[in-house]
Amino acid sequence: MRFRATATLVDILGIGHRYEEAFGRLSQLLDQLPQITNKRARFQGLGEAAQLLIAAGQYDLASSYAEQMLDNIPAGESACKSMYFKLHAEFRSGRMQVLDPAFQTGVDTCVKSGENLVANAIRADIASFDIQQGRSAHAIALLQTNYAYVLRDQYPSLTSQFDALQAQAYWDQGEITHARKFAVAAVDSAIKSEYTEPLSMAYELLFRIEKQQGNFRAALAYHEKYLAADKGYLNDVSAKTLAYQIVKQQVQANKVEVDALNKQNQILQLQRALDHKAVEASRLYIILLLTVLASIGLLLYRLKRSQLRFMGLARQDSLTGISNRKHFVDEAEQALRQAKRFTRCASLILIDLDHFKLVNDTHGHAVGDQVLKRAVVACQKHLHARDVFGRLGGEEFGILIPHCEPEQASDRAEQIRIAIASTPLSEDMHGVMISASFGVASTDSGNYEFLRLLADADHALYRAKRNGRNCVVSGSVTDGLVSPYPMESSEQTASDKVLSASARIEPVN
Ligand SMILES: Nc1nc2c(ncn2[C@@H]2O[C@H](COP(=O)(O)OP(=O)(O)OP(=O)(O)O)[C@@H](O)[C@H]2O)c(=O)[nH]1
Repeated sequence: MRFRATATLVDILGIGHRYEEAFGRLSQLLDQLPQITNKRARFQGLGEAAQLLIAAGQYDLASSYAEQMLDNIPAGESACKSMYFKLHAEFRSGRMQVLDPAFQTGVDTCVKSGENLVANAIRADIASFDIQQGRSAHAIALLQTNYAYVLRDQYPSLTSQFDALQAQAYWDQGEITHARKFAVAAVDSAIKSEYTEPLSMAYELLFRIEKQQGNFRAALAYHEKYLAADKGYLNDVSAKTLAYQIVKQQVQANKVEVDALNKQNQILQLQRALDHKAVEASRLYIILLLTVLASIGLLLYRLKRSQLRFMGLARQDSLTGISNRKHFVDEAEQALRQAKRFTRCASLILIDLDHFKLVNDTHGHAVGDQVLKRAVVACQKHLHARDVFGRLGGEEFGILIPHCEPEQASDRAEQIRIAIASTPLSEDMHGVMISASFGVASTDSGNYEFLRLLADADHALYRAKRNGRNCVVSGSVTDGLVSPYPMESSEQTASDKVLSASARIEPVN
C-alpha cells in the first residue's frame, strides 16, 4: 500500500510540475522495488518510473522499466501501456531511422484491450515520425481516421497533439486552410495553463501561415505567442531534466555517504573484532601463565612433600617408627635447653631390653624384631605429649621427660618396666621372656648437658643390669663418670655409643 501510494504521489507531483519532489519520491520508489512482490504494485510503480523518466529525457532508463513491466504483466492488465512507454521512449530518443513494426503491434494490442486513448497516443508518435520522414499524406490519413475517437475521448493533451500534427502535415502538403484550421484547433484544445509542444508547434505554424499570407501584424502576434510557448515548453523540459539530475546527484551523494558510513562501520567492527581477539589472546596468555604457575606450584608441593618424607625417614627408626638416635639426641638437647632456660628439672630414662641376644639366638631375628616393636608400643602407652622418645641403637631406648623431678621419673620408669614385662605375646613368640632394665638420671644438680645426663643414666642402667635386670635404678652426676661397678670389656654403654657418634667425654679419675 505504501509503495502504491508513493507511485500515485509521483504521478500527482509530476502533473503538478513539482519535478524535484517527484524524482525524489521516484528514487524512494525504485529503492523499495526489489522488495515488492505484488505484481500490480510493481506494474504501477514501473509505469510511473517509465513515464517520468521519458519526460526528463532519460529514454534508455525509461525503456528498461517498460521492459520490466512487459516481463510481468498482472492479471487484468494488458501489454498496451508498457508497449506505449517503450515505443514512446524509442521515438523520443530520436534514434529511430525507420518505423519499427512494434508500433503497429502496440496499436493493435491497445485496440484489442480497449485502451483506445493509448492506441491513439502511439498513432500520434507514428504520425509524427511520418511527418519527420516527409510522409505527411500518410500522417494525415492516420490522424484523420482516428480523429473522431480522439475528440470523443476529450483528453486535451492528445487532442491538441492530433490537431498540431494535422496542421503540420497539411502545412507540409501546402494546404494552408486546413493547416490554419488545425493550428487554431490545437491552440484551443491545449491545456490553458501550460506551455506544451503542440501549442508551440501550432503558434509557429500560425506565424508562418500569416507571414506567408502577408498578414504581418497577425504574424508578429503569433510569433510572440510562439516564442512564449516555445520558451515555456523548453523551460518545462529543462526543469524536468534538471530536477532529474539534481535528485540523481543527491541520491549518489547519499549513496557515497552511506558507503562511507558502512566502511566506517566495517572498520569499527573490525576494530572490535581485533579488540576481542586481543582480549582472547591475553586471556589465553593468563591461562597459560596460570597453568605454568600451577605446574610449578604442584612441582614445588611434590618436592616439598618428598623432602618432608625423606626428612621424616631420615629422623625415623625404620623398624619401630620412632625417632632414631640422631633425631632423639637433637630433640632431647632442645628440650634440655628449654628446661635450662626456665630452670626446670628434666629427667632421662634409658631402657635396655634384657638378654635380647638370647631372644634372637633362640627364636630368630624376626621374633627379636617383634619383641622390639612390642616393647616400643608398651613404652608409648605411658608417654606424655612433651616426652621425647627414641631408639638409641639395638635394643636400647631413651625417654627425655621435661619438667620432671627424679622421683617422678623413677615412678614413670617403673610403670614402663611393668608394662614391658607384661607385654602380651603372640603364639609364634611362645617362650619368649621380655623385660628391660632402666637407668634414670636428672638435671636436679643443675647440669643440663645432654651427654652428662646420658652418662649418668647409662651408669644407672649399668647398675640395674648388675642388680639382676628388670629393675629401675636412679643415678646422678654425683655418682661420677667412673662406674662403681666393673664393666665387661665387650660391654659398651649407651653413652659410649652416643659419644662415638659425637664428642667423647673422658672419664674423670
Ligand atoms: N632382632 C634384632 N636384634 C638386634 C637388633 N639390633 C641389635 N640386635 C641384637 O641385640 C643383641 C644385643 O645383645 P647384647 O648387647 O649382648 O645384650 P643382651 O643380650 O640384651 O644382654 P643384656 O643387655 O646384658 O641383658 C645383639 O645380639 C644384637 O644382634 C635388631 O634390630 N633386631
